[in-house]
Amino acid sequence: MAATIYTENDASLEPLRGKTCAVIGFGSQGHAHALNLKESGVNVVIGLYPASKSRKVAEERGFKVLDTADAVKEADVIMVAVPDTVIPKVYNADIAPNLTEGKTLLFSHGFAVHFKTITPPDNVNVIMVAPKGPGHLVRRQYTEGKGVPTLIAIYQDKSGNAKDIALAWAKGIGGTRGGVFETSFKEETETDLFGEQVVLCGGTTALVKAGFETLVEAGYQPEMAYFECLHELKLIVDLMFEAGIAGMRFSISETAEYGDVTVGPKIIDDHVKANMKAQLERIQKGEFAKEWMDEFNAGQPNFDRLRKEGKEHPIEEVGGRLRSLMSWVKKREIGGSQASYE
Ligand SMILES: NC(=O)C1=CN([C@@H]2O[C@H](COP(=O)(O)OP(=O)(O)OC[C@H]3O[C@@H](n4cnc5c(N)ncnc54)[C@H](OP(=O)(O)O)[C@@H]3O)[C@@H](O)[C@H]2O)C=CC1
Ligand SMILES: CC(=O)[C@](C)(O)C(=O)O
Repeated sequence: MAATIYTENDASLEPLRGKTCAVIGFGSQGHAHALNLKESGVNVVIGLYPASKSRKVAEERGFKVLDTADAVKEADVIMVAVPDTVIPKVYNADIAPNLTEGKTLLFSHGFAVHFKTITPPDNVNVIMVAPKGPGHLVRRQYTEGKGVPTLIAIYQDKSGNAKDIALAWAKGIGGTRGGVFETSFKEETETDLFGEQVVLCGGTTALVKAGFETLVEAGYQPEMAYFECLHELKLIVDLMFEAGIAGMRFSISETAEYGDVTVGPKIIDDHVKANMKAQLERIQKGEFAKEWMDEFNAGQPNFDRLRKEGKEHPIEEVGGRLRSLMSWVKKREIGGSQASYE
């Protein structure tokens, strides 16, 4: 049976009227939810730790910024928008002690609740409002009158209207413009981790870099490799975004389409599919979550090394140089403490 899609007329901001909504963290997701809700007429305060680099940014955007514990005390709905690895520390120190009956705890990813790095009390609502997109685009699309499709999930409904609160928040961030789907913390967490590791970020960047390296190692100009393997990828994906795979294939040449349908399955073959299934199992068993929390708690030495190697990949130099020539490439909006991307 097709999932129910909630759109603008299926949700009301009423459950948030007269309420105080605290967004803990002002980064990629936090800044987007806070700004969008505020512009939707919702009363939003920001919770941050005293030394946070995000304080200044949030205050410059017109928000009342409180220490996290004070924001939780003041709020009716509390969005936890700090990194998943930091949630246990922030939750135990600043959130849990101030979570009184009747409040609502809101997440934009189910990692902490699903893998039980925190255990919410049974006297509050626990819900999820998870846009299926990066925070900066959740913000950008809202400002353009559009909205990123958004998932909602109800882990605990103490008040009896937890779903209405989730739908109101989704409406406030523009999610009902793109369509809101109800899921579970388990389904959102496992599919999101799978998607970002195997298809979207991990899989795609590995494919792009492998293609770039293959062309450059064969003696082609790096600029050609960049345009072919990265820049044009957006244009192809835009077509799929707008009209599906068939729609994209309608637009490309028959030569390209023949190459697509004959060569694609040889690149992403059964061996790759088996790797995908193995990674999904690791996620489902909690092995990835344990690895990530252990890495973070050890000071993230491997993560930092791999991040550095990624930034030093030749595709980044070529891409930065070429993007600077393209006036229409948007500078990423500064959200929270995040540094400029270019
Ligand atoms: N990035 C995305 O697009 C998406 C993220 N999510 C989820 O959203 C949540 C937040 O992730 P994301 O927005 O990427 O995080 P970011 O890293 O972009 O931002 C984290 C924010 O939390 C603040 N922060 C860090 N430590 C504390 C603390 N101890 N107390 C209060 N604030 C703190 C940071 O401040 P400072 O920088 O000053 O330290 C920063 O403002 C996660 O659960 C993530 O899985 C879900 C969907 C997409
Ligand atoms: C944007 C998004 O939803 C991701 C890729 O899953 C994330 O940043 O966590």
